[in-house]
Amino acid sequence: MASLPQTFDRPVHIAVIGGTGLYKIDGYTPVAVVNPETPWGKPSSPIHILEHNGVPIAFLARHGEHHQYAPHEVPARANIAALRHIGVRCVIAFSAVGSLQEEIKPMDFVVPDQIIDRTKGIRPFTFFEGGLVGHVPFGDPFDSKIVNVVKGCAAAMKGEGVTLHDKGTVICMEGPQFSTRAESNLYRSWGGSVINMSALPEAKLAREAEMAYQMICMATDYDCWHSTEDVDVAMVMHHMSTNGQNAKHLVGAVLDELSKQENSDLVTAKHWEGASKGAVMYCTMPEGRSPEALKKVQYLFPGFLKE
Ligand SMILES: CSC[C@H]1O[C@H](OP(=O)(O)O)[C@H](O)[C@@H]1O
Ligand SMILES: Nc1ncnc2[nH]cnc12
Repeated sequence: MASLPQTFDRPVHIAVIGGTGLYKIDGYTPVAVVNPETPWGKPSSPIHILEHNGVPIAFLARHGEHHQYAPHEVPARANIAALRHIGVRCVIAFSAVGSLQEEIKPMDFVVPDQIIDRTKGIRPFTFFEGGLVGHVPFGDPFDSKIVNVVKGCAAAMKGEGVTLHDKGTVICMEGPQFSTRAESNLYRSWGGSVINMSALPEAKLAREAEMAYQMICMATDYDCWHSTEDVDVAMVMHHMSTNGQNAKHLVGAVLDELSKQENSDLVTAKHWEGASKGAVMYCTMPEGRSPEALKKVQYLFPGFLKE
């Protein structure tokens, strides 16, 4: 294949982040591959710009194109910053998850509406630090407007009895080791629906970047609480090779829908616009703001807090 341009001169509003087992999406026209150096380093993979009905879509492989980044090594700030910088405001993020509830069967999809943070503070998790403090609201960590679109696309999934659950709580654990049985049962008692190692800090950073962000989870196992076999990587990968096809059907339908003119306010995240600017502006007083920190944040928001 002839090499693709390494720049793209139109804003790309929609991105898909692929997780375990989803390192590319087929069926779209590749138009460019960009790999920006952000103030937080390079993203985990080059960003593929694909065209769908004339609408550009960005695709990024969360763990790298060869799955070389462990969950705690994923450069989440660079990923979100790079996407924001090329124009992305709407992110569909896929994740392979363990099910914590009987009714969420391996191969089912879950569109979660809540997260419980069980990461251990070892991952960089904010853009607002080092002399520029901001506290964004995170009561609803995902985007209900995208959920509505995804719900309407459930019929695109194939397979007998594959269900799309339209809400749920994702437990985001540190990993990379899977949970103990006691932990798995504890998360069930907390009302956790599914478990992964990737929802955070990605969702927090997307909120700070004023993006509409929704994770779509694909159940690959029953973790280790169930009477069936305990989770291992082979089990996750096996289900992903089937689920991955379904994810591609679902994402195709979701992208068709998001590309429609009637969804232009959603894909440009008009409903999140200004949230972070407000959070920072009313926090660190002008005389306390670090010029270096401000410059970094201006990579996300050009002209941010320029008087
Ligand atoms: C390979 S099993 C554990 C791994 O799978 C999930 O990845 P992702 O969310 O990127 O699909 C989970 O979060 C762990 O990183
Ligand atoms: N059981 C599990 N725990 C954490 N992350 C997962 N990803 C897929 N299955 C998982």
